[in-house]
Amino acid sequence: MERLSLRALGGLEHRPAIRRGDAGVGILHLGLGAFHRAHQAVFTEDAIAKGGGDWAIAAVAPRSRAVLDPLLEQDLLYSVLTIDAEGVRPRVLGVHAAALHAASDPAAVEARLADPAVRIVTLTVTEKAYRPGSEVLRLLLRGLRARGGAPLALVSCDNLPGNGHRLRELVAAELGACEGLGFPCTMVDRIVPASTEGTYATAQAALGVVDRAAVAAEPFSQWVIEDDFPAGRPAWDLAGAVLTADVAPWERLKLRMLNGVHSALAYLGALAGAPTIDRALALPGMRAAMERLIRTDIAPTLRPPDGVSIEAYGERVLERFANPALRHRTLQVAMDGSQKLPQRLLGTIADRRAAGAVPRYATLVLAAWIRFVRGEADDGTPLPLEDPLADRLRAARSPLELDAVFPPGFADDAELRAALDEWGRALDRHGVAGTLEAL
Ligand SMILES: NC(=O)c1ccc[n+]([C@@H]2O[C@H](COP(=O)([O-])OP(=O)(O)OC[C@H]3O[C@@H](n4cnc5c(N)ncnc54)[C@H](O)[C@@H]3O)[C@@H](O)[C@H]2O)c1
Ligand SMILES: O=P(O)(O)OC[C@@H](O)[C@@H](O)[C@H](O)[C@H](O)CO
Repeated sequence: MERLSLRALGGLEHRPAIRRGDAGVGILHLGLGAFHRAHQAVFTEDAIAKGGGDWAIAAVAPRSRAVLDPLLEQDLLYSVLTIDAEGVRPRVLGVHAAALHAASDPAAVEARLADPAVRIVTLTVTEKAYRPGSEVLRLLLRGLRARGGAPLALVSCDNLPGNGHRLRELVAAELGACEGLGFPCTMVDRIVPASTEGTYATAQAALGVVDRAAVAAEPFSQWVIEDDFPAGRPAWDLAGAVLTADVAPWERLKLRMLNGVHSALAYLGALAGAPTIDRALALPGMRAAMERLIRTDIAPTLRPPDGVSIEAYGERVLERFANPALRHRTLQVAMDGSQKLPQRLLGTIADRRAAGAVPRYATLVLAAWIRFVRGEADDGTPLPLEDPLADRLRAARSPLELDAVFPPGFADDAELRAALDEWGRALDRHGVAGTLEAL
């Protein structure tokens, strides 16, 4: 069957809203993963279609060529498949105007970063890349040095609290003053699992052509952005993004509620042998446990953004996780726990402890992660530990002693340790299934 191209698409039905050449490059994106293709790329294509401007994207694959090569073979076209129980809605995107490979040609990336036509850099490079000396940071700094002060916004779209502040700290530590640079914080939200052969087969059935760069995603999509763009921005607001002066309440709501419950389902589900998030949520007793986690532990730590009901948000989160078409693997969500749990779970526990409470369900999730780190599911199946701190986690007498992960005070908190020990014993004796049943 033919490969995806404008010609192969034929008629108008699946043609992208904009095409290569319609707009000049204004955005350099670092991290050509699944999420970028189904989130920022969609908002940007819609913004250009509605508001115009030279905001096409040059995307950079930092390491692997797994997405880059198929994209280059498809004239930078790919599809986003919006999937749920109702079916599949394909959309072909054409907003990328260039694609680069940083590992083999860093000079090309640096040249783009130095080009004043590039006025925004967006990043989806995973939580673990935000540390001094990381390769993506070094690349960024080399480009910024070569740029010589032309205004630019650097927009982190990773699931980190204060992602813009974090990026600014890392850049400022090397460059000193950040004159002319904006670091807007963002809250990004759309569930986009890693693509599989099944994704490509679905794309082929929906489009009638082969697309080896397709991604599947849920219908929900949200982007809340601080409006701090020294050299302008696409009309993302016309594409449905919320531009605001303060992202913090949105970000905390999303990281603690959506991502916190996602991680809870990932660890409890993986231990119980559930391969995907929807299957984890369907385990007997799991939904009730997640509802209590949301209501009694997470919600009291949140200040909702104007006009948002925390209760309705929580219900929506569980509805989204129940999407049977996403097949988001529990082990994918479970990876890099040491980088994710601080913002997803440990902040909730710390806030509840400061208020004098022992958050029962959040503590169960932490106990599940500690058990997950040991590397064995309830039925004895080995569980992989993909985590940059894997060796330290496995070598530690208690993971609570890792101060790179836990806030000060956790290791000495006798009440917290007692609650964790109790859950640990329950999980050892009864597994996740029995523990949930007894709740
Ligand atoms: N997928 C989602 O549902 C989703 C939703 C919201 C936010 N996010 C954010 O986007 C990030 C990426 O998600 P994804 O689904 O695109 O993952 P992915 O695995 O498809 O892509 C990750 C990208 O980051 C790059 N990368 C990985 N480790 C890196 C490192 N140490 N230094 C530099 N680059 C590195 C990879 O090369 C790849 O381009 C997540 O970590 C999260 O912060 C994802
Ligand atoms: O992408 P990660 O690995 O940081 O986390 C896995 C998921 O929890 C996450 O990607 C969610 O799907 C996403 O944050 C939803 O917006």
